[in-house]
Amino acid sequence: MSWFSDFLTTISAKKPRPDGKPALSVRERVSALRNLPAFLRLIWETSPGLTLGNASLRLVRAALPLAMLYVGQLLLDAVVQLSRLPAAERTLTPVLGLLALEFGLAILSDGLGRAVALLDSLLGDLFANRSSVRLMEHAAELDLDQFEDSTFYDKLERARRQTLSRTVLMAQVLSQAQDVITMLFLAVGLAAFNPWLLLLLLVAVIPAFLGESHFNERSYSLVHGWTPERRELDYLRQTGASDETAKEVKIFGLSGFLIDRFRLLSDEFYQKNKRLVIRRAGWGAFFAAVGAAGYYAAYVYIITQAVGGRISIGQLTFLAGSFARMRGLLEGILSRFSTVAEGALYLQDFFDFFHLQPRIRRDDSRPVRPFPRPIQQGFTFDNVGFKYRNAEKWAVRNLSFTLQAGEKLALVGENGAGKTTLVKLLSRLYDPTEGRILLDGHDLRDYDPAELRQEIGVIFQDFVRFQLSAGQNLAVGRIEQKDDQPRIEQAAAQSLADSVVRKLPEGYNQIIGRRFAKGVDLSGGEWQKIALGRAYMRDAQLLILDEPTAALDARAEYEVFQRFKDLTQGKTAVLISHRFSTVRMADRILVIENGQFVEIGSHEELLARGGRYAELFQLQAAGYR
Ligand SMILES: Nc1ncnc2c1ncn2[C@@H]1O[C@H](COP(=O)(O)OP(=O)(O)OP(=O)(O)O)[C@@H](O)[C@H]1O
Repeated sequence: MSWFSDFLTTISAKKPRPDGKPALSVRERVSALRNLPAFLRLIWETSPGLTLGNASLRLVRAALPLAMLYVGQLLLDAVVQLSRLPAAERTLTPVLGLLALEFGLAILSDGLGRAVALLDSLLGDLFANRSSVRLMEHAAELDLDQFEDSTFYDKLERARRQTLSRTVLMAQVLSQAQDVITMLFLAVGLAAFNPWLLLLLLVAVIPAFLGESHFNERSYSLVHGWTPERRELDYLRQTGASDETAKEVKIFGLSGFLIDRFRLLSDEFYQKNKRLVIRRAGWGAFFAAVGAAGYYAAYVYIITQAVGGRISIGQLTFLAGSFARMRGLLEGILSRFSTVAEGALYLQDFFDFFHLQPRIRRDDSRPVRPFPRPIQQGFTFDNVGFKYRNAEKWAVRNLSFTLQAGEKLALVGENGAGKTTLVKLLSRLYDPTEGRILLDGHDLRDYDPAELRQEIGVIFQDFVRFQLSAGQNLAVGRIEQKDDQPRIEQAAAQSLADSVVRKLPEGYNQIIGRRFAKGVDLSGGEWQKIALGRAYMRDAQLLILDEPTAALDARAEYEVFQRFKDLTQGKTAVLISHRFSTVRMADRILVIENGQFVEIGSHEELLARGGRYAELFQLQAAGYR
C-alpha cells in the first residue's frame, strides 16, 4: 500500500514534494482556504448585481431537492392509498395536483439551473477580464529588477496561468455553498428518521474524500514544482516556431536541438503525471465501491423498516432518495473541497503577486520636490555604485561626475563597462546600491519618479519594436499625444523616419512588424529611425540615446547628428556610442572601464591627454586607414 503510507506521511509529517519543498499537510490546505474571503470580495467587486443574483438563485435551488423528494413521498402515498379504495371511489384529482406540483418543481429546478449557469458564465468572464487587467496594472507598477528575478517570474506566471481556473474556482465555491445548504435540508429529514443513517453516510464517503485530497495535493505539488520547467517548455515552443527566431533556427539548424529538449522535458512531466493519474483512478474506483456498499447497507435497513410496516412506501422512497442524493452531494462536497482548497493554494500565488511592492515609487512619508523646469545645475553622481540583483560583481562603482544642465555628454567604454547601467540609474529604473544621484543638489529619490520619467526620454539600444502602426510606434515616445498627427510627423522628420514612412503603402497607418496579417517589416536602420523619432516625440529635458545610430548607414548617421545638436538646443543629452564620429560631437566625453570612472573631457582635451580615450580613438581611426 505505497499510496497509503504516502498518504499517512502527507497528513502527519512532511514528505518532500517534487520541487523539494515539504509536502502540504491537510492543515495547510485548510489554511489555504483563508484566501477565499478575499477572493469572494473580488468577485463581489466585479459585479455586486450578478453576484447577488447568482447567490439568491442558488439559495432557492438549494431547497428544491428536499421539496421534490417530499412531494414524491406524498404522491406515492396518495397512489397507494387510492389503489386500496374500492374502484368506484377512486378519483385522480389529488394525485394530479401533486403530479402538477412535482412537474412545476422540475421545471423550476431546470430553469434555475440554467439561469445560474448563465450568471456564472457572465460573472466568470467579467472576473477573468478584471483579474487580467489588475495583473497588468500591478505588473506595470513593479520595478525593473523585480522582472529580472526568476522567482518573481514564476509567481507572475502562475498568477497569469490561473486566470481561467479562477473563474472555475468561483463557480465551484458558489456550488459548494449551494450543495452544503441542500445537504443541510436533506440531513434534517434523514436525522428525523434515524440519525445513525447520517453516520453511515459519513463512513461511506470520508475515505474517498481523504484519498481525493491526497491526490489533489500531489498534483498541485507536481504542477507547482514544475513551474520553471513549464516556463522553459513555453520558451522552447515559442523559440522553435516564431517569426522572431525562424531565421536563426533555420540557418543554424536548431530545430532538432530545441525539439529534443522539449521532448525530454515534456516526456518527463508526462511520466510523472501518468503515474499520479493512474493511481488516482485506481483508488477512486475502490472508494466509489466503499461508498456504494454504504448506500446499500442503508437501503437494506430502510427496506426492512418498510417491510415491517414501520414506514410507508412514500417514506421509503423519500428516505432512499434522500440517502442516495446526500451521498452524491457529500461526495461532491468533499471532493470539491479538495479542488477548492487546491484553487485556494493557487490563489495564494495570485495574492502574493499583488503583495509585491515596488521599491521605486513616490515616498509619501517625505516631501516630494517639484521637478525643476528647467533643470538648473544638472545631475551629479556622488560616489555611485550599483550591483544587479543576485550579481556578485559591481556593475558600476565609485562613480562621481556631474552631467551639467544643457550639456551633451557621450559615454564611452568597452562592452559591459556599465554605460547602459549608468543610464538606467539616471532614469531611476534602479536606485544606486551605494552613493546617490543628485538633481539640482537634491537626491533623485526626493522627486516623484513618475514626474522624473516624464522629463526624461530614453531610447535603449534594444528598443521595442511594437507591432503597431508606424504612427503609433513614433507616438509611444509620448503616448498621450498619439492623436496629434502634426507632432508625430514633425518627430518623424527630425529623426529621418519620414523617409521610411513615405515608402510604406499605408503611411503612418501602416502596421509595421511581421506578427500581424497586414504588417510590413522594416530594416534594422529603418526601425532605428522610428525609435529615434520617439526621442523627439518625447521632447523631454533630458534625452538619453543608447547606441542611437548603430544600425544607420554612414550618411544617415551624419545627418542625424547634424540635426541632433540643433534639435536638442538647451536640453541635456547623454549619448552612448561606440562610433567616435558620433562621440566627438559631444561637449564632453566620459570614459568608463569596468564600471569605474576613467576620464572626462572634450574630444580635444582627451586626445591631448593621451589616455584611454586617445588610445581607443586611435585604434578605431587606424581601422579606417
Ligand atoms: N540585468 C542584469 N543583471 C545582471 N547583470 C547585468 C544586467 N545588465 C547588465 N549586467 C552586467 O553589468 C555590467 C554592465 O553592463 P552594461 O549593460 O551597463 O554595459 P554597457 O557598457 O552598456 O555594455 P555594451 O557596450 O555592451 O552595451 C556587465 O558586466 C553586465 O554583464
